[in-house]
Amino acid sequence: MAAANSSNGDSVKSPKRPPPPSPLRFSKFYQSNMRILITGGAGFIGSHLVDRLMENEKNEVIVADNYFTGSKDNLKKWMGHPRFELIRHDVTEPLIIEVDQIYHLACPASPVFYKYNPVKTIKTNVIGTLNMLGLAKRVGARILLTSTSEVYGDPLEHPQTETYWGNVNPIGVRSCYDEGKRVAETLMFDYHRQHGIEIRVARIFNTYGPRMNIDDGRVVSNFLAQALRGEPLTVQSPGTQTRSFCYVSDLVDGLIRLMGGSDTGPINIGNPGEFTMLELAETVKELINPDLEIKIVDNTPDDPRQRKPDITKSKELLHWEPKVKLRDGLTLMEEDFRLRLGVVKNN
Ligand SMILES: NC(=O)c1ccc[n+]([C@@H]2O[C@H](COP(=O)([O-])OP(=O)(O)OC[C@H]3O[C@@H](n4cnc5c(N)ncnc54)[C@H](O)[C@@H]3O)[C@@H](O)[C@H]2O)c1
Ligand SMILES: O=c1ccn([C@@H]2O[C@H](COP(=O)(O)OP(=O)(O)O[C@H]3OC[C@@H](O)[C@H](O)[C@H]3O)[C@@H](O)[C@H]2O)c(=O)[nH]1
Repeated sequence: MAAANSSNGDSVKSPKRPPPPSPLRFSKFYQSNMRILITGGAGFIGSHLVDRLMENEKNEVIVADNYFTGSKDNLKKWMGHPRFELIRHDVTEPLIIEVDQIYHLACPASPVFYKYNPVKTIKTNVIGTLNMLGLAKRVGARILLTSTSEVYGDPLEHPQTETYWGNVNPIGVRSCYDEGKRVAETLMFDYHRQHGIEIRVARIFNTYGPRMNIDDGRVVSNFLAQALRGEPLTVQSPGTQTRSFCYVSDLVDGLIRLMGGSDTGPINIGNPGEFTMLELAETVKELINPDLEIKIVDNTPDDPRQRKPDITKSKELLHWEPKVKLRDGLTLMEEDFRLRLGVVKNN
């Protein structure tokens, strides 16, 4: 074995060389330029992001998820793929791993689920984001946070621009999520200013599409599942509250552009098409079954009365705008829900 000189001039044995890597390392799958971590990658948006990132043969994708609202089923097509890895991990615990980019999505997103265990939700947002920022700092990775339009609370400015500071109840039942995301944004910018971490912050507006949990509790999945089961569509009162719905493929495209671009954000990613919940129910009825009943039910506290993104910034900086119209997106989602619910379409 070759000898080397130590700093004091003594001759020392050089350490044993590591064994050569497996020949597979030189197959096209292993020549990754980018190793990407997706926290929450077993969830609805995360699994679509995995699909898109895996299309690039230069990417290696690692998902860390605790399966609270996500499922291995969403990732089954990638199981065993040499460029893909799935780790059962809770982001409230530190993660030691070497990666180039982090898409930090881990957090329940449906109000039903985030309110189920609010303390866990805020821990996920605060401690989880701190842990992922610590990881980004240790390995020099760029990190993207999926923040939310909920940081604008019940907005008094309409449509919402990124400069609007919001109208959020700090002690309400939604606060674990919206205040949690606001702290997560603060942490991102403090790590950026104090430690020079490369950050990207996306403020995502209501997103829908295939693979949403059937009983997720969010309005689009609720209405579709109810319509296919022949049940009344439950519009929470008054029904005149508005949302703007973005199809998941558009959203994922926006996230990848944001990660690849040079702007830190925060940047709104959403579809400016705005609908009342009654209009959404009527659209679902028309598409699936015009005989369905619409039932007005009680709402939950602090439900935002209006929401619509101003996407001037994403158009200018990311050259991004959504392409899929609500009716087309609902039809694509209907196919997936029919398959999963086992409800055949009668022509
Ligand atoms: N879908 C939307 O309309 C929307 C809008 C705004 C923001 N977002 C954000 O996008 C992200 C993804 O949302 P989604 O709609 O895919 O929701 P989702 O519930 O389908 O996915 C969230 C994923 O995070 C995982 N997770 C939750 N807590 C975790 C923890 N402590 N450790 C590890 N994994 C954990 C879940 O198991 C799940 O796989 C969330 O951060 C959400 O706040 C979503
Ligand atoms: O069955 C239902 C469910 C919900 N709704 C209404 O539909 C609207 C949207 O509710 P959702 O539960 O889908 O989602 P919200 O807009 O309240 O929150 C969402 O906002 C953006 C993201 O961060 C999250 O995915 C989620 O918190 C609300 O006004 C709600 O009252 C119904 O009318 N009927």
